[in-house]
Amino acid sequence: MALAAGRAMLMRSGVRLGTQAAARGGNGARRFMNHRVVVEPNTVPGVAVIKFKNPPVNSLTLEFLTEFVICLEKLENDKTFRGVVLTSDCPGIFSAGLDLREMCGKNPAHYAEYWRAVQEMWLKVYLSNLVLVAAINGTSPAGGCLIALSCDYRVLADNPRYRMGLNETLLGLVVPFWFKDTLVNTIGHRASERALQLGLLFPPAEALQLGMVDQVVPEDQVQSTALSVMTQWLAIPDHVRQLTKNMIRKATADHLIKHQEADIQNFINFISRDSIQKSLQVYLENLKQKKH
Ligand SMILES: CCCCCCCCCC/C=C/CC(=O)SCCNC(=O)CCNC(=O)[C@H](O)C(C)(C)COP(=O)(O)OP(=O)(O)OC[C@H]1O[C@@H](n2cnc3c(N)ncnc32)[C@H](O)[C@@H]1OP(=O)(O)O
Repeated sequence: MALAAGRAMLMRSGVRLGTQAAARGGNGARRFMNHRVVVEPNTVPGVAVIKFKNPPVNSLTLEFLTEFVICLEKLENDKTFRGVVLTSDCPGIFSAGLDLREMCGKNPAHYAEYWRAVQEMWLKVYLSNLVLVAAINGTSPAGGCLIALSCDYRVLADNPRYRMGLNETLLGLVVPFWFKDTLVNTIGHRASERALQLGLLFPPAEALQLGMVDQVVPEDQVQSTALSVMTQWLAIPDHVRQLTKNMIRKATADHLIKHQEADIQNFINFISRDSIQKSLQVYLENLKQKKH
């Protein structure tokens, strides 16, 4: 169902599924390639590595979200895969979060379509039957952080330039309740109150201390650590682990599912305000200015 919706979404946004290619890597493994998401089976049996490849900053465009959900769905339906490592192909950036241009200067129908894609991506990641380990090899603000927080385990590169957190208030945005729930479930209520209101982005040592990530390791060991953690998680039989995960996460996901349409409407009303549009434009302009 989600796959069909995703395909329809891709068609609407002009992305041709026929451009997906399958090739054989050096180790003979099959390697699926989309435009923006690359899926590589790994040397660890049953484990795939998804690399975000939406340069320059892996922002979560509608096309990216759609490809990502389709990739995850394919892996879930392929019983040879039990776990996935999520990482980035863009140096120094895991994901810059939601694509600001998707939320700027568009019409309500576009905002509705975009927000539904964000919701569907989160539900797919948060409730995945697969073991998901985030190998965070770069900065990950807002929506990028949400993806990592929705995985089962997080390994972050020990680079003081990398920052992680939900910085929505710094953009003049209110954090959606399900982003908030995901953070609270990870670092607790008090730490979330402070982090969310101040829009804090944490360097690795602080992210570790807060419990926002599970491990901080040298940059060149992020993926190998994620793969060895995966081995530990895969030692547990899938059905008991999946039932346990579902038991823990279901209430949080159900909260959004129950209010999904209202959440879309709230997003449209909020993002369409002149004041919010102005804030986003100024924020984008500032990103440009800092280059000069
Ligand atoms: C009560 C009512 C409730 C209603 C609820 C409403 C809810 C609304 C909430 C909406 C939620 C939003 C969550 C989000 O994810 S918002 C996005 C947050 N992301 C950021 O703040 C990151 C911004 N980017 C950066 O800080 C930096 O770009 C970087 C990631 C640190 C990388 O820095 P670097 O120096 O390497 O690169 P540049 O800054 O030069 O960027 C290169 C180009 O990429 C463009 N860019 C960057 N980030 C984004 C983005 N998120 N979306 C779109 N485009 C982005 C940047 O402008 C440069 O473009 P240019 O080359 O054309 O200038």
